[in-house]
Amino acid sequence: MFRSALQTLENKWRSYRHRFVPWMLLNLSKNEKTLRQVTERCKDKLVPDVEVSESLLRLFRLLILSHGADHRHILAAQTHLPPQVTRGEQQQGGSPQEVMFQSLGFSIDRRPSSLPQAGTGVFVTKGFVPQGATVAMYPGTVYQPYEPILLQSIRNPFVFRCIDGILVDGNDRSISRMVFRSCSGRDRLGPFLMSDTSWLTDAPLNPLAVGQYVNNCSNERAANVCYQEFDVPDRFPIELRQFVPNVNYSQDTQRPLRCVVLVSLRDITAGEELFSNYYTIVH
Ligand SMILES: C[S@@+](CC[C@H](N)C(=O)[O-])C[C@H]1O[C@@H](n2cnc3c(N)ncnc32)[C@H](O)[C@@H]1O
Repeated sequence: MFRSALQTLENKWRSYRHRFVPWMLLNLSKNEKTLRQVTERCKDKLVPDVEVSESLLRLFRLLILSHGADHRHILAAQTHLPPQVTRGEQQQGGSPQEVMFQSLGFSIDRRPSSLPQAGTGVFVTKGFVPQGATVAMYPGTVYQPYEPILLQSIRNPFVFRCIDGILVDGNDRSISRMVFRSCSGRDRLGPFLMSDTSWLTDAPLNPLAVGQYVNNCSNERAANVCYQEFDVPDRFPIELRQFVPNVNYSQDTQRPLRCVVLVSLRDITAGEELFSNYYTIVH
């Protein structure tokens, strides 16, 4: 009886066509004047998956090289980087933000939002973001439409909904945090971590993994990024998966891992805050 009531409630959520579950919409509904609808999955691609993949690979390769000699031999053996690239990048090191700037030409970080009472936001802190760049990732546990998330979603404004009903819980606190850490530990393959748990801290190893803190646009502050769904391809190098800030709630090797990235809608300069549209796609 109780289970069927829960299931009915969950099904009701999933019938909404918004990016976040209703808890968040209740918070924002006072300000929001334009509700737009996500209709077709094919419209959710501003840039091809291959470009997203290339950006992630470029950053992750540099991150692994900057993390120390332990990883470099694995990288050299498995990703066949040209020796001169490997030699050059070994000397770079630096903080994840610095590595991001070197590989993508910009860096981002969390700061108090420029909007009053909007808490934390995400800013471009250095460099220049061209239109169509992969600017951030939405970290979190990935739930298939039939998997239970009711408890995790209560008073949780970080549950993002994909067009096909898959949910990503990007909350870095309480039960959501425990679930992510548990699933990440479960999926470890010998020496290889299959996901990154450092987004749960103040200093993520993958500096892109702060997309859950991007605030909603308004009439005054237009969206400059949009969400784009990206399934991690099978051929994605195993040693680079340690930087992927997502994990499946259930262990299922048949299913590609869903990631959500944020892509720039226009050129963005240093100092600007990122704003997305919580309600639908904006291209
Ligand atoms: C996914 S979180 C974004 C991160 C949030 N700013 C924080 O510090 O945790 C969504 C919450 O941020 C706040 N928020 C997002 N956009 C906002 C806006 N344009 N104006 C006011 N609050 C906003 C709302 O409280 C919303 O529930």
